[in-house]
Amino acid sequence: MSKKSVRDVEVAGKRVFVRVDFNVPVENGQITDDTRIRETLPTIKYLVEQGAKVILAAHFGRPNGQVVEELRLTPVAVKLAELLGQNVFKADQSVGEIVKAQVDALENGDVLLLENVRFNEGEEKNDPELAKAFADLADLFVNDAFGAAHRAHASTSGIAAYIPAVSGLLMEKELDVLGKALNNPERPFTAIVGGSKVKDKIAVIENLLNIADNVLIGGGLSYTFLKAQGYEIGKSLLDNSKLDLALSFIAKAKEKGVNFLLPVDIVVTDKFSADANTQVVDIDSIPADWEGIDIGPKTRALYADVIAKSKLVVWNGPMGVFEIEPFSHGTRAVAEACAKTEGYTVIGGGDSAAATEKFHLAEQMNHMSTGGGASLEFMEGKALPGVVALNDK
Ligand SMILES: Nc1ncnc2c1ncn2[C@@H]1O[C@H](COP(=O)(O)OP(=O)(O)O)[C@@H](O)[C@H]1O
Ligand SMILES: O=C(OP(=O)(O)O)[C@H](O)COP(=O)(O)O
Repeated sequence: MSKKSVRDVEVAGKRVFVRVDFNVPVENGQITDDTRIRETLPTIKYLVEQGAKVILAAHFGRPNGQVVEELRLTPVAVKLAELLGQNVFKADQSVGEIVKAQVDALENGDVLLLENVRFNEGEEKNDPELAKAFADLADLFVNDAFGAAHRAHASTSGIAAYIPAVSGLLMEKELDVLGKALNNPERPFTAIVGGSKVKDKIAVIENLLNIADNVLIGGGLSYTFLKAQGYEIGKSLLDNSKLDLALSFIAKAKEKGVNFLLPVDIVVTDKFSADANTQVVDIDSIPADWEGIDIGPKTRALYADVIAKSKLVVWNGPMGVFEIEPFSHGTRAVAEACAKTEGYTVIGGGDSAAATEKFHLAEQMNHMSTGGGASLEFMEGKALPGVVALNDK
């Protein structure tokens, strides 16, 4: 069922509690990637232009209900003010009398950023009292935090029990793009799954077999599938508990007529560093003491060809250890093929997005999702608590 959007309600003069995902990477106090902040600007600007009083709430890291000085949102407030081109007030807490007074002092069109909501013990527990305290600050709840929509927390879900709750423009865009991709896909639809989180991604692959025409497997995931088929995989990443499941997926793909591709050759290494010895081997010749670290050139060409012929490509998880240059060629080849294809490309997952940025190809993708875990859970077909909580249209 579709959810009400911020465009469907009156916001002028209202106090609007906007949950955003400002969980950005920071090194030495500097924000190294401000994508998540930039992506919320349309919602914030819309509310400012409509004359709402904008109260922004966000989490940052995992402080576990304690105040952690390094996890304050102060650098985010500075960056947001710069990107927004207007003053951003910053609160040192996210609930309480001082915050109430700061909210009362807001004029129409003002923006106030609350402190890290996870400094409160009740946030991750979805404590109703905390949710009510957030709700008491505002007349309307707008959830624009797609990246945290898979969390049932006080500021993402609980608050919606007390005041009208609608989606923000980024949330709407993410759900629209990912929803279209999965519910009514343009074909051929190719899903590419890589990375190292075998347990997390196995469930996604199962759902993808129901909807995709081609499923391309790469990265650390591949070896559990190769081992299940009887290949020796040396010291490569393996989840022994998923061998039967991996085999059942190969059988399911055959039954459903899905083109399920695994690497045919791989780059192996004798150690996990840039100065390691490497060689390219076919999958039936992986040396016992070596580790598979990237897809090989034949696989790159095979995958690039499938991607070139696709109308829709959804990619989640790198093809190899792209952080180390000699092992980055497979991930680069897939990113380049996605950049080149005329099909619609959706990149989800923190590391695939980081790789795409690193290769300077992000601009050439159609949609870079702000959600890692959230886009995965969405693709698994799971309901996202931060969305479920919103009012129906
Ligand atoms: N063959 C491999 N062996 C070990 N690790 C791998 C391999 N291929 C990719 N990786 C690692 O997987 C990590 C990303 O995995 P994951 O978190 O599942 O992806 P994402 O964040 O895109 O969802 C990267 O840090 C990458 O180095
Ligand atoms: O960065 C996030 O998740 P992601 O790395 O899966 O995209 C979100 O902000 C959620 O954070 P959390 O995983 O600490 O709940």
